[in-house]
Amino acid sequence: MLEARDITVIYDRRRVLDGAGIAVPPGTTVGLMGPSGCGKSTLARVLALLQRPASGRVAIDGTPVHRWRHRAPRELRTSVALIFQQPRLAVDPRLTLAEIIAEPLRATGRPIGRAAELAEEMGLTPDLLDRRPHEVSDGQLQRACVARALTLRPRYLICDEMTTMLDVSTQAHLVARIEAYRGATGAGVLAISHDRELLTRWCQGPERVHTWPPSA
Ligand SMILES: Nc1ncnc2c1ncn2[C@@H]1O[C@H](COP(=O)(O)OP(=O)(O)OP(=O)(O)O)[C@@H](O)[C@H]1O
Repeated sequence: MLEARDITVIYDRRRVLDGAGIAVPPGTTVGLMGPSGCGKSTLARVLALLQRPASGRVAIDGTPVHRWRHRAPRELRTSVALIFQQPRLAVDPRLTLAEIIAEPLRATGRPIGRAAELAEEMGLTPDLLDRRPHEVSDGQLQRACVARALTLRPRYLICDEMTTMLDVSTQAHLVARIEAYRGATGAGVLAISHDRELLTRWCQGPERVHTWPPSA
């Protein structure tokens, strides 16, 4: 279970999250929706260990998190992957798509063969893999980001508005790919979106879609 409890985050003395929590069981897709600015992305970053909350607890499969960012143990850091809304802000523009996908494998000293397999599964042809971000579409770049997120076989995936601004067929392909990964590995998925219909379909029913904050 990926779990956050009583999370408080303060920006410039403004309390953006105040006692927030969510639980993502393994093998399940949980949806999270809420108005713009309510702190969904902030919660996503806390869960992905990219941002330390002012207070609160995060636990990954029962292991409590005490340190965030580069100070968090690698085993915990790599067990949660975050896919961002805007792929162009999430990649190094100097790298080719092939290099972007292989980045986590190189950084952790693992063989990069898995990157090519994932690229193929994401429908990225070899000519696309040789291009840099400015030479591909948003949808193609987001496919590369999804492949990159899966390289280290995370136990939890957080998709933060992953398909916003993409066409319907790219959206369906990315969601299907994430769901196939979940089915094959038993990973837990947190899907964040403004689109209730998308989340209801993705989570296979409205009961797993949380509206946050609960009073909204
Ligand atoms: N690093 C930061 N410093 C200061 N304020 C921030 C920072 N990051 C986010 N905020 C503010 O915190 C609030 C919550 O932002 P966040 O991106 O978490 O919301 P969100 O629910 O994901 O919004 P959206 O649905 O529009 O993406 C917003 O008012 C935002 O301006």
